[in-house]
Amino acid sequence: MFAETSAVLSTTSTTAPGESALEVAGLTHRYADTPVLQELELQLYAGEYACLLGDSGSGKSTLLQLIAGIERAQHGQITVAGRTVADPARRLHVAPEDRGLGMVFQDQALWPHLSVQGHIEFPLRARRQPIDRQALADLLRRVGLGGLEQRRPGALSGGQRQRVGLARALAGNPRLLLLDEPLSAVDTAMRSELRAYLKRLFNDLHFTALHVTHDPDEAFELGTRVGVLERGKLIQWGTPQQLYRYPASLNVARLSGACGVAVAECLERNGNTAQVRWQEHIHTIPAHTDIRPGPAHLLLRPDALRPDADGFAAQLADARFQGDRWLAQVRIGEDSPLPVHLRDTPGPGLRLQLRESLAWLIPITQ
Ligand SMILES: Nc1ncnc2c1ncn2[C@@H]1O[C@H](COP(=O)(O)OP(=O)(O)OP(=O)(O)O)[C@@H](O)[C@H]1O
Repeated sequence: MFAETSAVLSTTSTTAPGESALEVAGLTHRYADTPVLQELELQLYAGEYACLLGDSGSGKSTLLQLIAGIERAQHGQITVAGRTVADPARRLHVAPEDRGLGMVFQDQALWPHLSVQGHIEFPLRARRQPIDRQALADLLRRVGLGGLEQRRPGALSGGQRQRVGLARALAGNPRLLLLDEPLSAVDTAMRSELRAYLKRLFNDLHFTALHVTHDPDEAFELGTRVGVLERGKLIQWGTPQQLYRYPASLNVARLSGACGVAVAECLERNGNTAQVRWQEHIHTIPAHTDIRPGPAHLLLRPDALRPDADGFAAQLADARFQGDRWLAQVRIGEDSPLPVHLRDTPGPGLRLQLRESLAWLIPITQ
């Protein structure tokens, strides 16, 4: 698989898997008096597909433009494949075309007069790199554009145009591929088809990517690493499993999957766990480092509660059959409904036990 990769993308040197592909340190940015990014720190290794999740206006596009060099950095450093490309303290700003990056945009930014072939040759011609027609034909075939080489954008579907943008960005063999909401301008059916393409292409070619999106499903389906940006601050950056198991905030918990929230009383913290009172019992629960004695949010994924005849009394609020199990919503005491996976058809009254090691305690924040 990897030998095939180098045949397809052989025009510039790539970063070896596991080496640092991107480092962003202390990046702070403002437009006039408005802070957009605050002290951003992130690191991406070669061979990773990172997805950065954030609401509209959280600063996602600004970050990509700073990495690409389209926007000039004001504070902090950006290093791509071991080479610092932006460091305003040293007046260093490497031009966008010299950063070895590929970019895919929401609106594709295709040229109406250029054919598909013309588009994918463009970055190579611009950098005076040799054109390996066999490798480009292979790339077009991989993105499902084989046979459409002479078509112009006006004669392509939305999904095909998006794939031209992707092939153009990959043809230059970038050290890092930046994707700015690449699937948001296409309809739902096309979006899931393109997601599958991206996933297959990444598994085949092992490129390194930073993909920004506001769609949690997209981020958690594609990302080998996921970040959550809130109002210019990176709240968490980790594997999907880390975000699911140890979310840093309520928002991250909800973005990363079904999650119930209960209020518990932290009595004492001991290293990575805390003694917690919930439903008149004392539990030992894995806890966030900012946890202090007092009220706290107890986060419960659907597997954190299990049926047990000696457990708490719970009332069934709702249940949905999921093929091999039920996803029920239950009420325990005063807490809002909590999700629970159940194997058997649930009745109205249930008894459930807390699986302490699968719960997670975070501070209550405004
Ligand atoms: N060139 C600019 N001049 C002034 N303000 C800007 C400029 N570009 C972006 N902004 C502002 O900076 C903030 C962050 O914008 P940015 O486009 O980075 O967010 P985003 O997360 O990509 O949002 P979206 O998902 O809507 O594209 C917004 O409040 C936006 O209005």
